[in-house]
Amino acid sequence: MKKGMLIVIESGTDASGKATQAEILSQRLKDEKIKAYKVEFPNYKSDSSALIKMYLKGEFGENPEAINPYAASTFFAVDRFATYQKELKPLYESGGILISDRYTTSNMIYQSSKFENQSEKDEFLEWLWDLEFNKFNLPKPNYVIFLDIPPKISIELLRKRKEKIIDLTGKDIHEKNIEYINKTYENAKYIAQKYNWTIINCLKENEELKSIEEIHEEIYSIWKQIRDLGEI
Ligand SMILES: Nc1ncnc2c1ncn2[C@@H]1O[C@H](COP(=O)(O)OP(=O)(O)O)[C@@H](O)[C@H]1O
Ligand SMILES: Cc1cn([C@H]2C[C@H](O)[C@@H](COP(=O)(O)OP(=O)(O)O)O2)c(=O)[nH]c1=O
Repeated sequence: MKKGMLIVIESGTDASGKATQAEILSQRLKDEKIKAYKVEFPNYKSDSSALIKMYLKGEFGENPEAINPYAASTFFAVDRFATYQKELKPLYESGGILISDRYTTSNMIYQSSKFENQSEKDEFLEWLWDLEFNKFNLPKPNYVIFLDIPPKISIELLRKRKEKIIDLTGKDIHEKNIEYINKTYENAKYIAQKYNWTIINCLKENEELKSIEEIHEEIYSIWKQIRDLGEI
């Protein structure tokens, strides 16, 4: 049987519409009788996210940049490994299409942004790739769709959204550090280009946010191109 496909919805800012878009796309594909499944990382519902919660709640320190990116990455990588083994493997191996809200690509963005030095950043990115895709043998994304939303807009969306970690009051350590948010967004644009991701500019010409439907139609047109390549 043909292996599945992994399409990642990614961005360099929190509260950028990833969950919304992953849900609408997977639902539309299901309506078309395609075996599509929405998945999300971190997998907060699983015990495998315990160390991620400790990290995001600030138990290792409030400043994300002071927390070792190699260590922090492993928290997220192990959560992915456990979730893949326990929940996703049968779907993927039987030809399903996983639509993933974040993935290894988030470690690439958020953890590599902690490096100032370019060669240290590149060394980290190579290490991470090897850890998650070779050593842990997680599936590599076939396509990464990058939602480009600048922080000044995503911060507004974040205000409206409920926090995802149920016992956290207020924001997580990534969300409350403006310096880290801006730096990570710039790093995300660099990573998106370096790895040739498909970038969706979520702002109109007048700098207002496009509607959920407009962004969905752009994502769906990318899906149609993928489908027409005949890989599925
Ligand atoms: N294009 C958009 N325009 C207006 N509101 C949006 C848009 N996309 C998402 N939202 C809203 O912003 C909030 C964050 O969206 P969500 O999909 O949860 O983001 P993420 O998964 O990136 O954290 C939600 O309340 C959602 O309804
Ligand atoms: C999945 C993942 C997330 N992260 C970061 C991105 C977010 O700042 C934070 C929490 O993820 P998440 O709850 O998905 O953020 P949001 O929905 O607000 O966009 O963890 C990593 O650093 N590495 C990873 O592998």
